[in-house]
Amino acid sequence: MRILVLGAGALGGYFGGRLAQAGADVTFLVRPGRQARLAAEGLVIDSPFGAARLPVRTVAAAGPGYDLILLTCKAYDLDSAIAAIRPAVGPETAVLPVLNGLAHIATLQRAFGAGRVLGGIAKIQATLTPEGVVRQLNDWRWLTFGEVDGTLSSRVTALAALAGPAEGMVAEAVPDIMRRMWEKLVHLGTSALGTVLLRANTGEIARSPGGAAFMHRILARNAAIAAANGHVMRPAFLADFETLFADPAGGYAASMLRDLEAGGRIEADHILGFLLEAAKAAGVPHELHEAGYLHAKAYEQRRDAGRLPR
Ligand SMILES: NC(=O)C1=CN([C@@H]2O[C@H](COP(=O)(O)OP(=O)(O)OC[C@H]3O[C@@H](n4cnc5c(N)ncnc54)[C@H](OP(=O)(O)O)[C@@H]3O)[C@@H](O)[C@H]2O)C=CC1
Ligand SMILES: CC(C)(CO)C(=O)C(=O)O
Repeated sequence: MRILVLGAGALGGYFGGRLAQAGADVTFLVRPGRQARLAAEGLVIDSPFGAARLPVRTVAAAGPGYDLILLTCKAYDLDSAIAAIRPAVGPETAVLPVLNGLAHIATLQRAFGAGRVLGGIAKIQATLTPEGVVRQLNDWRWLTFGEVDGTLSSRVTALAALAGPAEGMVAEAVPDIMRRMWEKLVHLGTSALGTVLLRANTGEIARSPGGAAFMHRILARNAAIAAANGHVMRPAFLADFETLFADPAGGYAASMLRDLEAGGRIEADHILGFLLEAAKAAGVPHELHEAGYLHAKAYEQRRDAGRLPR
């Protein structure tokens, strides 16, 4: 299976690197800055599952001949990523996005045809450091994917089998990826809305007066949005996250908070804007979503104007 990984940031670098390390045929489609660094230093991974410095194959422009494209850009780069991978998408090519959120699935289906687009989620906490190191922050290492129509096709089971021997990642092909993507959106949407709005991790929030109840209110509202879209959250899933958000010793934060604190771009529209509109459409009380989205958009204004604190 020839795999093209768009992006060698946190997720592309981590999962692509682990697949390459396991012997898979992996090429990274990257922009010139990242390409130069990868050529000079290799792909550097720092992880609880073992550090690595791997020589990797990169291209700055894609050509045909790939079976799978692992799409690992941020949502605000989706249009440029679609243009970049277009020459690599042939009749039999599958596109597997690992972006958070949901709206990109329809965008990719419009660009490449519904049959070429898989659903995917990554449960991992990772970041690309300013030094170009792909750093995995805890032991989360799951890449889960499947056909949007719920069939368990040979292409998704083949990818799971290929990734089987890879150290530090668990790849699973599933028949219910859209339900899981909603579940992930409830998880991430709660983490991102809470930790970005309050600019603190879950432990700091839980140790503050009313903090756990505040997070639980967001969780319940996001679950109500998912239910209105046909995806009722499992009680065990909600119980796990209620525990996580109430843990005073927790140190958990969404990648959106890390990006914001680093002064970077954030996926405000793709995650928080999407949930706000979905809350309105579902008739779910949305004042917390409104405040979170507004907070993120005001941050973007300040960032664009160069007025972030140094
Ligand atoms: N980080 C995490 O812990 C998690 C992230 N996610 C989700 O995964 C997605 C990716 O996040 P993450 O890996 O953190 O993001 P990063 O910013 O670390 O990596 C994205 C990479 O995509 C590259 N890229 C973007 N557009 C193009 C293009 N047109 N051509 C080539 N390369 C391109 C960027 O390259 P360049 O360096 O040139 O800008 C960048 O290195 C997001 O939707 C995020 O929400 C999901 C679970 C956990
Ligand atoms: C919620 C979490 C941590 C799960 O991987 C995530 O997707 C993110 O922070 O972007």
